[in-house]
Amino acid sequence: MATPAASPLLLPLPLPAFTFPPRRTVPCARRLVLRPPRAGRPRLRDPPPAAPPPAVEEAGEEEEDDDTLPLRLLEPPQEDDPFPPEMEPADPDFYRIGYARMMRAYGIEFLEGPDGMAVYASRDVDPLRRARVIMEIPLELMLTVTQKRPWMFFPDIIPLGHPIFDIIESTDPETDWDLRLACLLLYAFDVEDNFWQLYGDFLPSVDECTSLLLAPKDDLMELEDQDLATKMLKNQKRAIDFWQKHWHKTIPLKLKRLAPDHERFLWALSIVQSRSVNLKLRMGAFLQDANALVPYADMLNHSPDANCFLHWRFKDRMLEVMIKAGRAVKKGDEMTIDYMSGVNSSFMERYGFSSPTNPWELINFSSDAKIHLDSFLSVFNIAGLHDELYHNAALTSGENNFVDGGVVAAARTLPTWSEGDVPAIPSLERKSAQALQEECHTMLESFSTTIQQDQEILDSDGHIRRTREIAIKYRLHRKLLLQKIIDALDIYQDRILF
Ligand SMILES: C[S@@+](CC[C@H](N)C(=O)[O-])C[C@H]1O[C@@H](n2cnc3c(N)ncnc32)[C@H](O)[C@@H]1O
Repeated sequence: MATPAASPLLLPLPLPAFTFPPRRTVPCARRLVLRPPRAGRPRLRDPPPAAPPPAVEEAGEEEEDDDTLPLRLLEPPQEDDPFPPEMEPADPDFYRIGYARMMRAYGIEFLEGPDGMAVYASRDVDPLRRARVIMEIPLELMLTVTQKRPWMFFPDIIPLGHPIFDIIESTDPETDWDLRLACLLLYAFDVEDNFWQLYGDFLPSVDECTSLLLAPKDDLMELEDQDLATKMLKNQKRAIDFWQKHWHKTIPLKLKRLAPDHERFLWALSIVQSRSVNLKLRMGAFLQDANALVPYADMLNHSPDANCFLHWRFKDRMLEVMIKAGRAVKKGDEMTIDYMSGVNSSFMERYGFSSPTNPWELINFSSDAKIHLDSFLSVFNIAGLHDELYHNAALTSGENNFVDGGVVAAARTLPTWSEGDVPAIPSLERKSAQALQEECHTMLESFSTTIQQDQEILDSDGHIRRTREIAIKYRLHRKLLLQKIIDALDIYQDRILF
């Protein structure tokens, strides 16, 4: 179906709704097969028994995806070819239009880890000069909504006249991308044989989801961050108001069953916010920003030092997950991408996690004390400009792993000075370092619990709600960073003379 506002995104021909034609086996492609759901959250691992180890492809090659071509194009012409020699086969791209494809994965496994489902290397990968593909996900498996008018979504699964269409249409494409994608996701779950009906079994349930959209007020208070708690209460209210406005009592059953209660809508919104990516899609002559839920790639966890990145292949509308050039990967390593460079509260707001070693975390110091930036950096063998600071581990001899993202965050967030070649005066530097340590201690004391008490709560055997756990971890991570800064300033004072 096609209405002016809901025409199929990108594809000139309508796709069959996820009917996958029989494909020839590609020896290097290892396919992941969705298993029927088991009790609890199922795992995605399913290595086909007879598949030889996949050869990792090099990125950037626009190789023929011969898997999608009809056999005729791949075979030498036959003697009794009925076509006269002046006739030429059509461009291979012709056959790709609207072809329903599956995802492919190379040299990876999907496993349940400490941070939920995650992607791990199933073999060693030597560092290469070019990036390597580990996953390919075709557009037709994604749920996608464009950000600008005339807005479009893909796949075009909503029948003309369905009330969910009007609900999506009533939102602002530029600001309400998450509400719109949540509606599309809920609708996709309800469409028989839709890919997302199966994939939904592998998404975190309400109890497993870390999003603070699902946190009761008591859990938000555990954050001990009034700004973040207020923001999350506002975000919850926005979602509940939206649900109440559109899922009122007298709506037709086909709409009501998509989100019978507001918790279901909050869950769908949590999934969308914590798992979608921004894509730039080519729409005829111009580029369109779109938000997309990309299955399988959404199992990648975040790391500020990620070994992988996402790449959109315009030509055949395929999202690739690639290992960065020059990165060695060992079997069992987690494959990660960098979601964004942000402070812990931003990660909490959208994804529901924080880290004590987030190199972008900020502490607001009010003291006038400042330490000498270059001296501090050289004590810890940190180099680079403010936005690209990195630890040169090769210069650090026999010295445990003290320098981590927390020390990089300290270098960014501590008040510092630097005036050309003017050297630091050790006695003044020590005084400043001590003043800053004092302030860290004061901030630590302002929390209602200590580091040890938080750790005891998290280690206790009793069942702890997921959102309470991540709220306690958030305040703990802030305290651990403050402690790390205190320790780093101790080391700085010891070494400033040498
Ligand atoms: C895109 S999903 C990644 C797959 C997810 N682990 C799962 O179980 O399906 C994002 C979610 O993964 C978790 N996550 C990702 N990176 C993380 C990290 N570095 N630390 C803790 N949790 C993380 C958070 O729950 C986040 O909302």
